[in-house]
Amino acid sequence: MIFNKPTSSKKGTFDPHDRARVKHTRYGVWDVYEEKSSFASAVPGGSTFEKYAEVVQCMPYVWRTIKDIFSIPACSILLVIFFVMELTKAVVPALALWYQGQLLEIMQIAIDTRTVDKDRLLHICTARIACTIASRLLSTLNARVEHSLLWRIRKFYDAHLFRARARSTSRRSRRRPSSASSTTSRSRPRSCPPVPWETLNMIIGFVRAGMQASTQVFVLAQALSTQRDGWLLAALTMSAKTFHWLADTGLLKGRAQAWAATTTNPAYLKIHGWLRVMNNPVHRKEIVAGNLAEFAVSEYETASQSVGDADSAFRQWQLFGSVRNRFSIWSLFRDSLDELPQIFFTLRAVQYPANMPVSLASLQMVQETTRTFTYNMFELIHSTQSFASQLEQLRKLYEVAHVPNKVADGTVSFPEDSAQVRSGFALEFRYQIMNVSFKYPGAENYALKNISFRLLPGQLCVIVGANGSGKSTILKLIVRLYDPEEGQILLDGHDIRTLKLRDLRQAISVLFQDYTHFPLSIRDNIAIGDPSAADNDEHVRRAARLGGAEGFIEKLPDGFDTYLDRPVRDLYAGMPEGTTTLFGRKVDYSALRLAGGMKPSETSALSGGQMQRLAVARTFMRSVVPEDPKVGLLLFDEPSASLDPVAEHDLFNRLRELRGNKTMLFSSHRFGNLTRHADLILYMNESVIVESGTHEQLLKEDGGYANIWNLQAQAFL
Ligand SMILES: Nc1ncnc2c1ncn2[C@@H]1O[C@H](COP(=O)(O)OP(=O)(O)OP(=O)(O)O)[C@@H](O)[C@H]1O
Repeated sequence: MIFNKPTSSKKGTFDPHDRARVKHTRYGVWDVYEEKSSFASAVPGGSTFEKYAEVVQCMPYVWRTIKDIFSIPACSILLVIFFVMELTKAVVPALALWYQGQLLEIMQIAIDTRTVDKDRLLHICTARIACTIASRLLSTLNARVEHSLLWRIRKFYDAHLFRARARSTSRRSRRRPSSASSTTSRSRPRSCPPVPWETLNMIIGFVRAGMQASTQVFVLAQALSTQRDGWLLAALTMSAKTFHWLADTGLLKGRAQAWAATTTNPAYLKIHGWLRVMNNPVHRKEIVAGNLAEFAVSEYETASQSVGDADSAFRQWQLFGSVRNRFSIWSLFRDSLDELPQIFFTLRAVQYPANMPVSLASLQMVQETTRTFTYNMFELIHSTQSFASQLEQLRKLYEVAHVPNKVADGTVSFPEDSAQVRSGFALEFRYQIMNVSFKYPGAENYALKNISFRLLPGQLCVIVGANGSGKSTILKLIVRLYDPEEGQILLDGHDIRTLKLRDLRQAISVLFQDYTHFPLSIRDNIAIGDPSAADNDEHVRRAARLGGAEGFIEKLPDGFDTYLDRPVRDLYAGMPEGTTTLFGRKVDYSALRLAGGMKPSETSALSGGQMQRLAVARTFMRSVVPEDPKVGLLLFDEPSASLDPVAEHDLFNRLRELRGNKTMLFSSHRFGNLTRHADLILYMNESVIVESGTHEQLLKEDGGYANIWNLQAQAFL
């Protein structure tokens, strides 16, 4: 039962198991966990103050952003221009208002005396038009300045994130923020402005709004100073607007602060599983070849029927939540309050029929100005609230550079000399003090239990065993993707935790079973095996040859320049290729494509075995090239799983020939002749080493290894 789990009282955490703070409700197939209103949110205006407190906490990041932006070439001057123009823009509405007041005064005089001061009218109209033109010009100019600022800032922060992610081993830092141009956990399109700019622009917006409001108040005060009851009218109009705002935003109400929803309904999960299958082209091949269409439809329909309209209960709850938040006692008054200024004005007109307390012109102006003024003020308050989440994104952007790597760096340089590399390293999973045991983070079971073995320099070790027995995990621990919970791993007598990570990983070459290919050219995909020789074309070709990849690469139209997955898609006009326009013209981009020499966007189709040869070539790039003195330990996890028997045989022979004296460790199911040459075979089962020794010794033992060896041998009898 989930509620029996320990609860977290850490500030700022949302723990669904904490019954005191979290309310659990079931809506259809969904379990919803709502945070009960905190004291701050229960007190009117409390949640607003809570937000302001968050804003204050994040202020150092704003200061850092300003300093960073000022350090970008040309940004300081552009920013100053932008700021000055924004402030100038803020004064324009007050000027326009002042001229509007003058115009209304002329109208009032014209009604009262039937005369018009034509020169004054012309002057005011010209000034009013000038205000509009100035406002437009300022907006256009500022849009240009903003554009220049934007791309500089985007470039700076994209580079910041790229560096942070490249250095980090944590998946968390790679996930968030999604890009400098857009933080937040879910990725926003690159077209969104960068978060630092959004934040700075927001602050400039506050200054502008403050300036705009104060100049408007000044002009209004001038206009009202001569009007009896003018201030009263302004206050009434403003209070009506304030009520509107309070009713709509619920600023004074307590609200639920956070909620989370989850579902474990099997039918609902199945529906979404099948929806994903149909939406993802990866599955198409198996759906078609397996003749699964009808089965898929029937599974989907059965699951849909079983769920019924249970899903909609959650949507209703969400909808109701937003409606509920909008309803308040203030909303009952708001519409009638709108009429208050007119009612007041009419009553005063009846009271003083000969002497209107406020001129008609002023009435219009006061109402208009108060409306825009209150609107601006509320916008300002609103944006200070979203400012808190904006600052939160900014904080994440800076924190991403400081997400600590789980594996702590060591201090000892390694190896001491290149002779050590040439002769290979000794490797030991400590077996005298405490053997090595390891659980993956969050896992309950051990992936490795009580492991100990010792490899002398230059020896070949092959790890064999059933799926999930822990073979790959041994390799992962050697390159310190994880650290063992118990025991020590020694490389040439050093605990690998004491070695500088950079040196350790430089001294070891590893080919993982679940290797990936980068969305770069084939040349780059091989070259990154040894960045120091990446420009050496001959070196890259030799690695490709040794990996058995050169032959098929040269047959590709673009050879080594082929992109396995083009990272940039071609762009075409909105109309899809093959459609016919209204005037009967067929949309065909092939001519354009040829004219521009564009290459097709699609991924180059390589077979699984060819992909594996590329991965092996990458390993050869840094490890087995004979004169390369950097690597002294070679790790291979199932390097031949996708290779044909001839390629596998060639690969194993080449590896044995080229490794020289280097220490080599293989994990393999299809070990062929490899184990015959091994100095040590480890046979694993269920996270432990069950048998260890040479091929002959293990055959004599007639245990698990002998059994699988015989099974493999029988297949060829
Ligand atoms: N990232 C991970 N998180 C949690 N558990 C994992 C992770 N990777 C592997 N495991 C678990 O650790 C155990 C050992 O896995 P490992 O990949 O080392 O097995 P293996 O012997 O290499 O298997 P195979 O022969 O199928 O490649 C398995 O039970 C597996 O489920």
